[in-house]
Amino acid sequence: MIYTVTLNPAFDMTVYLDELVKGDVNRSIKSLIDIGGKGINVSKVIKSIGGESIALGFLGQENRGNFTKQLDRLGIKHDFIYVEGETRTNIKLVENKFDIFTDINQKGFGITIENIDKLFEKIKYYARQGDIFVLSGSLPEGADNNIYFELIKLLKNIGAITILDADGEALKNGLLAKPDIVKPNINELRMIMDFKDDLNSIASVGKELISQGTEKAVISMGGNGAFYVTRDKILYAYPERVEVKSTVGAGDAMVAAIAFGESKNMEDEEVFRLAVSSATASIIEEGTKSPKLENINKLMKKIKIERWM
Ligand SMILES: Nc1ncnc2c1ncn2[C@@H]1O[C@H](COP(=O)(O)OP(=O)(O)O)[C@@H](O)[C@H]1O
Ligand SMILES: O=P(O)(O)OC[C@H]1O[C@](O)(COP(=O)(O)O)[C@@H](O)[C@@H]1O
Repeated sequence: MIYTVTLNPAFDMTVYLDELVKGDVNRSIKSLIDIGGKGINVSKVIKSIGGESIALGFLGQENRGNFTKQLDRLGIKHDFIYVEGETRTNIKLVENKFDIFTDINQKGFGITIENIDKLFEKIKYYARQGDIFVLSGSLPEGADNNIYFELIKLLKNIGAITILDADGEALKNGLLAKPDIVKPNINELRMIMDFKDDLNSIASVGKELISQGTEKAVISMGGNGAFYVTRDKILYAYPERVEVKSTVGAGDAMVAAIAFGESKNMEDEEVFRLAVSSATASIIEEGTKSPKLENINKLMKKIKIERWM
């Protein structure tokens, strides 16, 4: 089974404007709200590509009904720990005039030691050898920067496969526990490592991640494509030019496809093609909507992947 663990989920409010004028009253053209947060999006996309997952993590007690109603509507199984306060709302601004995408992610609820203990208990209860656990997103206040490190250690001992998508100290510390797969975007990578801007330097950083003990590293670079790095090869995917409606959730769509591909024992190149196709199909949808399977399938035939090394 695939499990997603989201410690800090969110409602994503996407607001479409012509242009944001700072310090003035701005009126939106339209806005929409989707359930989001990294692991939640992963569960949504797994569902779209025909897989099953169980979403775990924390949800705010105060607005839990709105959130779980959406999960149920999408047919996503879930078993959250409800904590005091409400699940945050993140603002995603899209300025149509310039194609500028701006995210304002809030801090969200705080959690207690008891909440964290419950999470570890729940994960111990579910985890079996061969299960896939996706650990992703920012940490709520009260969670130690070592939490992904601890969870990866626990899951590896059980024999589960771990996929990490985090940033800052949580990513840096999490990597020390040697997750099986890591999916940083270029900005997340820059927070923890020094490297030049050219593709060869970025590919070398991928190799460095592998030499530190991670089995596979997928480095996403937004409109510049992505690298897929393993012990014996580096693949590069060219970006596909599409009409971008919202970039939110592109990385999560990639992680979803990677988890799905691992669960089906797909070959590296096939997983990577599915990952890039899913990410590209997600940016042509508005808000934090999942990609459509028919678009993923069309893109699978178009995405250009080459062996870099
Ligand atoms: N503007 C874009 N044009 C084409 N492809 C894109 C664009 N933005 C994202 N993608 C695709 O989605 C993948 C993930 O996007 P990225 O922005 O790097 O992830 P994240 O959401 O984690 O920041 C990229 O590697 C690329 O394949
Ligand atoms: O937990 P964080 O780092 O604040 O990120 C949460 C945000 O990231 C998202 O999961 C999107 O992530 P990606 O664009 O990296 O795929 C949004 O749904 C959510 O608002």
